[in-house]
Amino acid sequence: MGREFLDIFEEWAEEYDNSVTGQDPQYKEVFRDYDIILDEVSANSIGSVLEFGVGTGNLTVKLLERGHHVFGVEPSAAMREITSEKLPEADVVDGDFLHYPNPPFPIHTIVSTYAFHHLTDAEKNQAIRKFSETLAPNGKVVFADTMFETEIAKQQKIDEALALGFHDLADDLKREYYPLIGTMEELFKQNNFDISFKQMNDFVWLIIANYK
Ligand SMILES: C[S@@+](CC[C@H](N)C(=O)[O-])C[C@H]1O[C@@H](n2cnc3c(N)ncnc32)[C@H](O)[C@@H]1O
Repeated sequence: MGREFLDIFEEWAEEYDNSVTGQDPQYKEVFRDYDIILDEVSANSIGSVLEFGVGTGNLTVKLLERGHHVFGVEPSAAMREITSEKLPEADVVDGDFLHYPNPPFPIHTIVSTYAFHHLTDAEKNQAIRKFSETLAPNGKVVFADTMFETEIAKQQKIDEALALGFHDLADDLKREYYPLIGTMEELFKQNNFDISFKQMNDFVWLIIANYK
């Protein structure tokens, strides 16, 4: 499981980079400061990196530029194809948060942007447990994704989207498993991580979780 939204990405792949640069009005606020968000994730990464949901490779580029070894995992063939055209040197394989090949080197940081919400909260817990087994000692998880402080705040964003006629965005917020911050805190803590949060825009929060 966790791959139930793949068809969306097979179709979105060609246009994806236009969305992240703000050309799709429905997703403009979700991707506000996209570049800064990806910079922040890569600036907080240490050592060799395992990246999930690579998409079109925009975070991968930044990690490689900083000299990290990166092992990328991406379930969409269309997305992998775009990344391999952009970054022929990148090592990106088929897989997802729950099923992925053993990385070819020890992993010090696990990163992901705009992808963890494809898992249900129970699957997130399973994935986090697996991260703790995959990480080298003193490893960390650095994620950025949409999440909400309360159910009311989430419903407000759905209502705002509907009022603006942004039906794709409203459907997306209702369909996928955007978590509450308190749930993320609990899931990481119960798997032995110290966790901190930083708000990056109206939707996206940065998570830094250090394995104890
Ligand atoms: C919104 S895109 C984000 C791409 C890129 N990380 C970025 O920040 O631009 C979400 C990505 O997650 C991938 N994805 C979907 N389900 C996934 C899963 N269960 N495990 C890992 N990646 C998944 C999609 O194929 C897609 O490439």
